[in-house]
Amino acid sequence: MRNLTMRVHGRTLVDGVDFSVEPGERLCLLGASGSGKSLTARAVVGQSLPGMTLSGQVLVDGCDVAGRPPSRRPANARVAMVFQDSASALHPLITIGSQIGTTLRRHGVPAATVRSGVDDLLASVGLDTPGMASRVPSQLSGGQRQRVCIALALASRPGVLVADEPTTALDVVAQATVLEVLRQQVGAGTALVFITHDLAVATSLCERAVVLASGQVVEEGPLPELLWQAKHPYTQELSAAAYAQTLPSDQTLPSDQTLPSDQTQPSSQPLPTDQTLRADRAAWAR
Ligand SMILES: Nc1ncnc2c1ncn2[C@@H]1O[C@H](COP(=O)(O)OP(=O)(O)OP(=O)(O)O)[C@@H](O)[C@H]1O
Repeated sequence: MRNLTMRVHGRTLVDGVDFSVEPGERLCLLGASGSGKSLTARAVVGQSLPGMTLSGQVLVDGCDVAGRPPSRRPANARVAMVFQDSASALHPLITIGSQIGTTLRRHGVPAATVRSGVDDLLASVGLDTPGMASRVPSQLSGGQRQRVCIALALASRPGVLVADEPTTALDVVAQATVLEVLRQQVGAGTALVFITHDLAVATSLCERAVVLASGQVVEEGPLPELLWQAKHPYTQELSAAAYAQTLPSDQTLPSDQTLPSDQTQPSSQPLPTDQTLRADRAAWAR
């Protein structure tokens, strides 16, 4: 993404965003609510908004697809998206096998191999129970539906897979399964752009993060190092909050404390020294 700027009715919501993701890499977009993560994701996928103007470049395999909907993009510049709400991302009345099959056909898979292609994709996301392809979305759990969405996204063999908080609505067990599917399936040339507020998810899945604030990239770097060497106040806050959650309940961080550089001693309970805190945080981040 080069200097991507998005304005809606004259208001700048994404402001000169610049980042890149390599084939096989898992990149996380972090940022507070309203920082522009979803709009940035929309630009990658080519979804427009009423009243939106866009400038800058979205380069997929060297091809600028900024402002071009998926149907007007060349085959080597395919991007697919997985949304938070799997229920509304799938057609409620069509079997999941048929939905995946349609996507395969649309992307040039010969009719004779569509059936096995559907079975392979469902198996790749751990849904190889007999009869699974004939179910409609309401006959699946939330986690299973999200895995169908991933299979559907992979059916178009995307160069980039954008996942916008795909695990937020799931319980921890379903979350872990979906993350494992993404970890295994994104590779072989696909780049993942994963949007989340959840640091544990980000550090367990992604190798690098880009932090957005007010529509701008404020920090980027490898995970988990970015979190314990955070420079921007938002990243520091996020890191400190997540770290505080790992402390015993009687050992919370003082309100005036910003990690990692300016620890102060709380009045009641002594905190670890700067050195041990850093070591703890490094261990926590790992
Ligand atoms: N359709 C729209 N019209 C006008 N403004 C919008 C529209 N969609 C989003 N915005 C504004 O753009 C900014 C960025 O929104 P965006 O949805 O990208 O945030 P986000 O970082 O994804 O937040 P969250 O984590 O809460 O989903 C916000 O100020 C939001 O109010």
